[in-house]
Amino acid sequence: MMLTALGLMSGTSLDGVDVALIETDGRQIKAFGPSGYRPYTEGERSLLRQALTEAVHLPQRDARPGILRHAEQAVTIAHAEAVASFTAQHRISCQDIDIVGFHGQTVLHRPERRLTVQIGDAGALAKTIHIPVMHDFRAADVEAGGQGAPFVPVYHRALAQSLNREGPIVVVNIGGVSNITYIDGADTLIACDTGPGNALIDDFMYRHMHQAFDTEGRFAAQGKPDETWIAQALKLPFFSARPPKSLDRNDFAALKLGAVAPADGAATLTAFTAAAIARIVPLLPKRPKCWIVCGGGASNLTMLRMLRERLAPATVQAAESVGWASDAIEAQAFGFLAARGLKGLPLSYPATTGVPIPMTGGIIARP
Ligand SMILES: Nc1ncnc2c1ncn2[C@@H]1O[C@H](COP(=O)(O)OP(=O)(O)OP(=O)(O)O)[C@@H](O)[C@H]1O
Ligand SMILES: CC(=O)N[C@H]1[C@@H]2OC[C@@H](O2)[C@@H](O)[C@@H]1O[C@H](C)C(=O)O
Repeated sequence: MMLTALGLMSGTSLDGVDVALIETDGRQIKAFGPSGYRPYTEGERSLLRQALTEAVHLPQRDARPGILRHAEQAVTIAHAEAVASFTAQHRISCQDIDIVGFHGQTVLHRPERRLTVQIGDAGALAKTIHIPVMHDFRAADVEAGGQGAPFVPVYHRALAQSLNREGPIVVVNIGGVSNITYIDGADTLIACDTGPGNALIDDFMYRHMHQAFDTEGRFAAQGKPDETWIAQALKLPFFSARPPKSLDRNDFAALKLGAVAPADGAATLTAFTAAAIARIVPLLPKRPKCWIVCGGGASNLTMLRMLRERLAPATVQAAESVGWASDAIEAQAFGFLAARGLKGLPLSYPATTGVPIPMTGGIIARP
């Protein structure tokens, strides 16, 4: 049975809420609906940054001490507003949507402690929008000993099937953190986080240039990457570890560049993200033939150039150029995952999160 699912994603970049409608049976994509975006205000973003700092001390998944309670309310309200303006704009009634896939905002990811925390009150959201809401996608996986991330690989596979290309294909998502899905035919699905995405660049731009990000990578294009610094940073054990593996947004926040010209700093961090993605190649079964880049990093032209240099002779294409809506993919994925969760289909596998057996997941909150 086909379902109309609405996916809601608030990623590690802390930029805002992505919304996307998808028609799917959880296996195939029947049709893409419209997508939308509700940016966080400066105040909300700063609240989320504080929540990330405080979340480091969280003992368990459902604890919400201090600022985390306020941050959770803000996340829930922002998502309710995102749904209200999306449905109003596209004249969609709540009865037309079978299920909402609500990722929430990750504030802490420590799979080695069997802990991953996404804030957002699904019960309150379901009551406000009058639609059943699936949430807590990562919890069962982490409890079973999995990495709890990445979760988009099953959706990347469904997208890649529509391309009818010879593999291996890698879909790389460059959000706050970067993650890849390696697809080779119908059966081989391997995935992991590869290292930083835009988070280090964004934090650097915020500190040095008072800008949220490096638009199209224009600032990094003026600088020169410090290859010695990059080679040193790539010696961290995470990069030589085999997949599956995952990261917390702030796992590399302690890496310091030293006194560099701002443009060189931006160039070095952009090249570091590209080099960390390329570092996965020797850890994959075969050399990928083509790479498709999605997420906000696909709009960074310097990043795309650096990826092409490091991944040649494989081809590197932005997702838009193969007809995918790059910025909507993660929201679509959580709509797709909600449909899979409703049907009891696996969301994660031993080769995507390291979970012992394929696992379904997600919990439903009803209006
Ligand atoms: N025009 C642009 N030029 C350069 N970078 C951009 C542009 N637009 C967005 N970005 C980058 O993409 C980031 C947002 O990416 P995205 O929306 O994929 O993140 P996310 O949803 O938080 O991701 P994830 O959950 O995968 O970590 C921004 O913070 C910025 O660094
Ligand atoms: C714990 C968590 O929220 N991880 C995010 C983060 O952002 C990118 C990368 O790290 C990925 O592993 C994951 O998000 C995507 C949506 C995923 O689960 O596939």
